[in-house]
Amino acid sequence: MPNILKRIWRLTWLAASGPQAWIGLVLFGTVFALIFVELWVDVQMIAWTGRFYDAVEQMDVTGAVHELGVFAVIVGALAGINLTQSYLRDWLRFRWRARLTHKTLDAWLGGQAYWHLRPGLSPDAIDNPDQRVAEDCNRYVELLLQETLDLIGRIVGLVTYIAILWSLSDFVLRFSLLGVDVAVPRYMVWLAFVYVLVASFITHGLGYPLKSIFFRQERREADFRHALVQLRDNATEVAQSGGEEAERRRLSQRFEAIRQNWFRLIGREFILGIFTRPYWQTILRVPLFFALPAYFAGSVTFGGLMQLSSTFSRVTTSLSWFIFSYRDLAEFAAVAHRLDDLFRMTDGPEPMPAAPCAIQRAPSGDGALHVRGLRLATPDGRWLDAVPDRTVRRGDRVWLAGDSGQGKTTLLAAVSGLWRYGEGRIETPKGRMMVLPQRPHLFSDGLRAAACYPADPDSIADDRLRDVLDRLGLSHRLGALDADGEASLEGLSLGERQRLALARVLLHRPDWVVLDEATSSLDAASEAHLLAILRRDLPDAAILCVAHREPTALEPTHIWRIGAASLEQRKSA
Ligand SMILES: Nc1ncnc2c1ncn2[C@@H]1O[C@H](COP(=O)(O)OP(=O)(O)OP(=O)(O)O)[C@@H](O)[C@H]1O
Repeated sequence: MPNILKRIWRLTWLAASGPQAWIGLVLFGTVFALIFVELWVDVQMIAWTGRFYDAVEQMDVTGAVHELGVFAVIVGALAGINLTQSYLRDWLRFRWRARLTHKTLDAWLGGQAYWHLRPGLSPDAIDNPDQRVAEDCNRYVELLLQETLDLIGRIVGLVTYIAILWSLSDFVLRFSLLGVDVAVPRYMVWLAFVYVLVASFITHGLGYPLKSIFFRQERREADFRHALVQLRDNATEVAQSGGEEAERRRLSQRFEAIRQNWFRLIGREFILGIFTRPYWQTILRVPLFFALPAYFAGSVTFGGLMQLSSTFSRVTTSLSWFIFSYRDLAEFAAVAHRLDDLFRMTDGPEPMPAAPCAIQRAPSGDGALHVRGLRLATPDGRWLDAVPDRTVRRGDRVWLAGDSGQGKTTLLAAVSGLWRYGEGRIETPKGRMMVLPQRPHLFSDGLRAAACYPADPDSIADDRLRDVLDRLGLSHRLGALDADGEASLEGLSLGERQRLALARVLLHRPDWVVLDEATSSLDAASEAHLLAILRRDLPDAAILCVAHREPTALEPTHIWRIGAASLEQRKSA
């Protein structure tokens, strides 16, 4: 329990703090104040109940008609308060959701947690982070406001209603138990507490597994959505390999997991409902029966009986908040757990326990990249062959060679600061580094954004962009430069994607260019042409090129061969 409260406190602080936090607090304060106004109007309704039924009992037509007018005013006021409260509450909900979402994005993107927390790279790998950012933030704030405002309203209401019930039930219940005469003064008040206490215990006993079932349900729903996104991302490969059946199997398996947990969920809700539904039905009627002895004894009038009954219902409804909110509270706890986990794990992702994490990093003193005594390991603790020592200076063009699986990509990840498993020393120079992978990913914001990535497309002059794309052999796509979204990228071949990625290098002119088989899909003549452009346009940049064939057009100044048969060769001084 204290853990859940700590989680809720941390997340709520994140959502409610920050610049212009006062707007959120004013909104919360107003909604809070409206709870009191609503309560005051409701108390008028209780008083009205007594007056109206007394008028009915006394056949006082004028009095009853007058009370009907009062009733209309009270109901109108309640509707106005409710409407204002719900508008302000929704406004506040979005404010806090926005703040929590931005904080979640900061945690996810900052420190490159989105890279480190992938399955296989950290024991803390997070399942479906996209759902946590998009949905959990929304649901958390929704449930937070719903439950806290409800709870506050109930507590304030409870105090008021108990006071009224106390003053109304100033009569004694007398009965005989095992020959002993028992007298319970103000028995309606005590009865309300006993009634709800017993019901709360039963509710918790029946509903406690709900939190973990909700947790599992959210994960499985997200897994299913993720599988559908994967199908969309790999549509061509699936279609060409006739993978529809395999996809259906994969999707059906994930859906089956949803189904199984869903039935666990509704089964548990059913069991809980067996108790809470009848309880909800009786809570409004039973008070009348409890108060009947007092009525028959002549201690209260008919109006007083109705007043007593409606106050008792209000007290027990307020006290029963826990029972009626059990399902939502269980969901709230599950969402808070998931979101808080994300913050905890992104705050310094744990390394894999079996893998050594002894790579020392330091800024280079002479503007060159130095790799000394480096030996990389996989996350499961397998050592790769030692990497030969190497210094790479600005203007160097290095062919990084080695057999498949020897660790070239891993070395580049270590050099760029991502890979942490291994030992040795890497001194990295200042300056901008750009890494181009074999399959450049293009986001769906369109051709212009893809070419300018990661810069803002508006920051790059149109003429310059067109000139670069033209020189890289993409002039035939220039017509789609400003077309919307994914359509402008549709049908780009892998070779064209690689050209587009090279355009990013020419536009950004980094000091360090790393090409990880980034031209492997081009024919030899095109590859030579593009590498020559790169070499001429960026004469001062250091270029590290991973390729299985020697990139002769780059005129490498060094070969850095890694793997078992590593043999460092110096081609030219
Ligand atoms: N996340 C990971 N978990 C486990 N093993 C990994 C992981 N990443 C890389 N490896 C292993 O590390 C070794 C080096 O992989 P790497 O991708 O660096 O090789 P490479 O030389 O770039 O290969 P290729 O030329 O085929 O691209 C491989 O045996 C690979 O299976």
